[in-house]
Amino acid sequence: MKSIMKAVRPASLQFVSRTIATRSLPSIRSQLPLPRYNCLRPASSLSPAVLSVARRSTLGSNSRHYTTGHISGPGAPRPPKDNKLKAWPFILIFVTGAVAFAAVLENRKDKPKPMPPTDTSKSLPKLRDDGPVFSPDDVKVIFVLGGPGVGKGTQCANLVKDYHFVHLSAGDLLREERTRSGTEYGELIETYIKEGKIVPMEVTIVLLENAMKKSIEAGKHKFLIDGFPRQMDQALKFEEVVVPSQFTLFFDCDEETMTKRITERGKTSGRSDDNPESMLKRFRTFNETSMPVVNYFDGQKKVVKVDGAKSVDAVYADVKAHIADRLK
Ligand SMILES: Nc1ncnc2c1ncn2[C@@H]1O[C@H](COP(=O)(O)OP(=O)(O)OP(=O)(O)O)[C@@H](O)[C@H]1O
Ligand SMILES: O=c1ccn([C@@H]2O[C@H](COP(=O)(O)O)[C@@H](O)[C@H]2O)c(=O)[nH]1
Repeated sequence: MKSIMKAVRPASLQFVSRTIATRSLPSIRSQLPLPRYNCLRPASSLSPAVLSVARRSTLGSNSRHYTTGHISGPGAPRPPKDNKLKAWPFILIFVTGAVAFAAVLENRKDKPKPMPPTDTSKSLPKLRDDGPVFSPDDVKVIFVLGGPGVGKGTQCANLVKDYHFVHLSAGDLLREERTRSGTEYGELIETYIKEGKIVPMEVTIVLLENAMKKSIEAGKHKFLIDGFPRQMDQALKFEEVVVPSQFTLFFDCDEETMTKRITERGKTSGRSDDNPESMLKRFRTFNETSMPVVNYFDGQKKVVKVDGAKSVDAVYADVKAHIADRLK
C-alpha cells in the first residue's frame, strides 16, 4: 500500500495541481477587480506590440501560453487539452489509496501489540510429563478467577482467616520472581505484566509448584490459587503435572466497577499495570484468554459463580453461602 501511495502521489498531485491551475485560474481571475496578466488574456485583446513579444517568448520557451489560440506556425504552443478524462482516474486512485491507507492505520491502532518473542537463549523451565506430582486426595486446590481488580485477593484473605487456606497469588509470585536477584525472567515477566499478557506457563507453573511444595512440607495441604489459570494451556498443564483442582471460584463483575477499584488501588499500589493503558489490555486479555478457562471448567460443572460487584462483606457472605459445604 505504501509503495502504491508513493508511486501514485507525486504524479497525481502534480496533475491535480496543474489541472486546477489551468482550469480554475482564468475563471478565478475573471472575478477579481485587478487587471489580468497578459498571459491570461485572449490574444485578440492584446496590442500588436505585446502580441509580438508574447510570440517571441512563447517560441523560446516550453511553458504553456494562454494566448495560443491565435498563434500558429511551427513551434507554436499547443492549445490546452481537455484534461477532464485524464485527471479523474488519477484523482480517484489517489482518494481511494488515501482512504484505504487511513483505514489500515486505524485498524492497526486498535490491534494489541504482538509480544516480543521470548528470548530463546534463556530457555524456559522444563515441565515434567509423568503425571501429577500431588494426589488430589491429599492436596486440595481451588482456583480463584475473575477480572482484574474484581476482589480476588480481598476475598482470598477472608477465606484464609476463616478456613486456613494457603493463599498463592500467581501475580504476586511473578512480581516476586521479577525482582529476585539472579532471576533469568525478570525482564520477560515485567514486559508481559505491563502489556497485560500471560507469562509463558512454564515460568508460572514452576513458581506455583515450588511454593506448594514448601507449604506441603510445612503440613499445609489446602490451597487457594488466585489469578490462575488464566489461559487454557495453563489449566490443562497444571492439572496434568501438578494436581487436578477441586473447583473454580469465579467472581463476576462489570468493567466499570473493576476500573473504579483498580484506579483507587493504583493511587498507592505501585503496580506497573495499575494504569489506564495496562488496564484496558488486561480487560482484553481477560475476556479473550481467561474467560475460555472459566467456560471450560463450567462445562465440567466445576465453577461456583459469585457476584463480585457487591460490597466486600456482601461478596464474602455469598462466597460462604455458595461453598461452605465444599470447604469442610
Ligand atoms: N467488593 C469490593 N467492593 C469495593 N472495593 C473492593 C471490593 N473488593 C476489593 N475491593 C478493592 O478493590 C481493589 C482490588 O481488589 P483486589 O486486589 O482484591 O482485586 P484482585 O482481583 O485481586 O486484583 P488483581 O487481579 O488486579 O490482582 C482493592 O483496592 C480492594 O480493596
Ligand atoms: O497466571 C498468571 C497470573 C498473572 N500473570 C500476569 O500477572 C499480571 C497481574 O496478575 P494479578 O493476578 O492481577 O496480580 C497479569 O495481568 C499477567 O500479566 C500471568 O502472566 N500469569
